[in-house]
Amino acid sequence: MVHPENYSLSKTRDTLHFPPSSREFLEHYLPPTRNIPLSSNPTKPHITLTFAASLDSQLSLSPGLPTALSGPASKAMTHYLRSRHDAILVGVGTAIADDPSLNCRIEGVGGYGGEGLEGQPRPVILDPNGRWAFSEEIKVFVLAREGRGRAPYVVTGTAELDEGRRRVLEGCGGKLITVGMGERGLEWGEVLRVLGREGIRSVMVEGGGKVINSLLKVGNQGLVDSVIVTIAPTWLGEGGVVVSPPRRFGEDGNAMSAVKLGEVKWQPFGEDVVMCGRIKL
Ligand SMILES: NC(=O)C1=CN([C@@H]2O[C@H](COP(=O)(O)OP(=O)(O)OC[C@H]3O[C@@H](n4cnc5c(N)ncnc54)[C@H](O)[C@@H]3O)[C@@H](O)[C@H]2O)C=CC1
Ligand SMILES: Nc1nc(O)c(N)c(N[C@@H]2O[C@H](COP(=O)(O)O)[C@@H](O)[C@H]2O)n1
Repeated sequence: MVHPENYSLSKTRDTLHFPPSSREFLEHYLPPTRNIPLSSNPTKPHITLTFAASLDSQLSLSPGLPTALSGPASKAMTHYLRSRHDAILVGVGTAIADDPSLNCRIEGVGGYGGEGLEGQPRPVILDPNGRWAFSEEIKVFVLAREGRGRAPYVVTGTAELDEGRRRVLEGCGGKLITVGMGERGLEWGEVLRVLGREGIRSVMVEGGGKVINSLLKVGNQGLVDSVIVTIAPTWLGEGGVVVSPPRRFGEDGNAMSAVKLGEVKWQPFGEDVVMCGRIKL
């Protein structure tokens, strides 16, 4: 186990440190390093599904209540994962609830000691119906203007932006991307195709509950290349946002596991444990 003190650090701008000795454990589950040429890219971006959960498989105490689960070591790991993906994706529920930064604060990436925006992922917010009422004070926009994160892409189905939101989004280099909606909202295949067309080769999906449960459904599971879950030593108790995909039934009508993982590795990080795996299809 690696001691949590090796992860904390620098007083300037909350910069995080993730020691090289801890990185090896994750490598098998990560996309190739980011500087591969676009021409060698497969048809779909690499998808890493990653989040922090309590012992009762919950992401937060309630949909509108940001809940810290990761300790310093696994938080630093999450930021290292952010540095290894072209994009970081959340649902609009998370954007509204958390006002997240969605940038990478590992020392040495762009805006935190590094050049330009090198190592910063592109925030992507799935907002099928234009619920996100953002303004220039929202963190992702502040960070983009300060050169400490990339401007977000908002993926929508039907929504059009009013003039105020368009100015905020496009003023810092972000954009609205419209995709065709299926009967049940945005379809993952279509979302990933448009992101691929934008030059995005890897996406770290962070949440929240609805987004994760939808990706873990039969039919979408095959899109997920790897799963990296931080498990914190706490029970949040009934009523929170739960990761629990729809139950599956076999041909005999009996219930069976919804999703099983293979190639599994576990690693303690401080008081948390991190589990990596790949979905068995
Ligand atoms: N512990 C952790 O690692 C994380 C915790 N969270 C927590 O999760 C909570 C938010 O989760 P939710 O309320 O479930 O919202 P969510 O973030 O999953 O957003 C759900 C919304 O995304 C949109 N959406 C677009 N495409 C979708 C698709 N294919 N499938 C499902 N939804 C789609 C829909 O409008 C839907 O209502 C917050 O409390 C946040 O703090 C969020 C991310 C990570
Ligand atoms: N890895 C992890 N651990 C937790 O305890 C969390 N609550 C989350 N939440 C996710 O991270 C977002 C906040 O990111 P910033 O620090 O603001 O960049 C939050 O919106 C969730 O997606 N993750």
